[in-house]
Amino acid sequence: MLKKSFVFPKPALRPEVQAHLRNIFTNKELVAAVGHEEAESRFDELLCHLSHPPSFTCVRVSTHVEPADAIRERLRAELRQMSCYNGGDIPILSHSQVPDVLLLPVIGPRPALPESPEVIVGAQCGNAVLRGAHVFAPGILSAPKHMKAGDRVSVFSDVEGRCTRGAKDFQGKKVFVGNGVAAMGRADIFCSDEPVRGVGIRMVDPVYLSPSFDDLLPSLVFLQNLPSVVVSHVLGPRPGERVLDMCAAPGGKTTHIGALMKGEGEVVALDKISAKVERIRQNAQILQLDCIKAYCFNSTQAVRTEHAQLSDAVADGPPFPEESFDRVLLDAPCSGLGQRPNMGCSWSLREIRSYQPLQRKLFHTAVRLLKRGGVLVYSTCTVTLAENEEQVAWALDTFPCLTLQPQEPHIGGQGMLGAGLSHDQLRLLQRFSPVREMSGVPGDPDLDPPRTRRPPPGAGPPPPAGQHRHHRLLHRQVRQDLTVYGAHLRSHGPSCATRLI
Ligand SMILES: C[S@@+](CC[C@H](N)C(=O)[O-])C[C@H]1O[C@@H](n2cnc3c(N)ncnc32)[C@H](O)[C@@H]1O
Repeated sequence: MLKKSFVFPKPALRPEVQAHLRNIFTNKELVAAVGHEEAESRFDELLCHLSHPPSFTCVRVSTHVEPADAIRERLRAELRQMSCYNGGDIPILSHSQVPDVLLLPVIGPRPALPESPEVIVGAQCGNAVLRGAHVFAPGILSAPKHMKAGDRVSVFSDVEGRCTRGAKDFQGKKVFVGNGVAAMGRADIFCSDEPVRGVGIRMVDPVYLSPSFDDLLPSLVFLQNLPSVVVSHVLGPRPGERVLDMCAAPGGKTTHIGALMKGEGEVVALDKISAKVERIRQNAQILQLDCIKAYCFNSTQAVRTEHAQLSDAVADGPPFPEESFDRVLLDAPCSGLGQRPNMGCSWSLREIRSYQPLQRKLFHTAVRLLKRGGVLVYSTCTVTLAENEEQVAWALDTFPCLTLQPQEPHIGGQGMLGAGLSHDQLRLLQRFSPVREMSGVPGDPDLDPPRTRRPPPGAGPPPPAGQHRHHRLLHRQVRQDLTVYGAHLRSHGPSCATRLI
């Protein structure tokens, strides 16, 4: 195995987008705290990390169905049978603060070398391959003229989105993601009258090796990044409660919330795209959670008005009266710039900036639907201040009844300087970053010496000296290697008429 290093180029971004991001990460407040050079170098490091996959694959296990240890053993047996591991065992790690996840180290970068012929896949498909997937036929853009099932091929990702579907070759910017064996011929992929489905290339020699979770113990394991799992824990749903997930598809967090409630109570899941709502229903069924009710609905209009009451079409469904829910999750649509790996994004600056107003509209609805004393969690999977810390500052200003509360568990870093939040407020936010501490706020718990660290609530007796260090290192590595995730705001508070606009 090669020494772990950056092997892919930084993500291809439009110049104005790259400049915008650089301005965010070298903002005045941050530079005053850490210095210009340090801020610049952290930003460059962040870009390098973004084009690479995380070092761990994280799966959430269905502890409402079976104990985590039993699921781990079943997973171990399945992985042993995968040809890519040659019958060997790969470690399956637990996380001491998040009991319902298992972590599998990603092996790579491996010394795989491109051979010919070449197959070009879309950037999203290429990203999925780097996280362990095989190539599904709809993701294939270009294949050699005479490619037939059984041929060995090299797979490249079209990082700038320039390759036309059906091309026989491609000279644009491409990144090698591994070698595989064609499961279909070129004609099956491009000349079929029916929409093409199924695996097109089975990866046998990927640059990054992690298991394909396609159809692997579907009712017991759910592929989900650690920060996403943390979100539902922070929301803290309890059996019997009524919880709203406002932007829910495909239902990763919805199903987690249902599992944490042990299937007792009601989880209402909304999404505005009907095909995606079907995915929520399928996932709820696979994970055996019938407390989930999914509706296709625009969440900005989810509060019942006089007019809506008259024309209300769905019994018990949206729109809902004010103060209907004990807890509300706003996992907002966002610019998604924290997803890893991400080798390129063709979005304009205007598109990236378009999310803040939509998130604010959704936030207004969230607050109105929350019961007095209820809990609201706001999360994104992007890195901008505008969609994270600035939203928190705006929300605290706009809704005086909301207060920031500590998060449990808190395993990410703190919020980032630049939105005018105090250090105490930033410490209450959770920003996951693969780079050394991004916040510029002193006192990051991960950087404190072990003896000054407060044990997490509920932690058992301290481990023996050597083990302690080992756990800390694992923690730190896991935290830093994961997908960059935005700030999470947990808000408590009585709802009150004055906050309505
Ligand atoms: C970040 S994704 C949600 C991921 C999901 N929470 C999970 O964990 O699986 C954001 C979702 O918001 C949906 N969305 C965007 N605007 C919306 C709106 N106005 N109302 C409801 N859903 C919306 C998108 O269709 C998308 O599925």
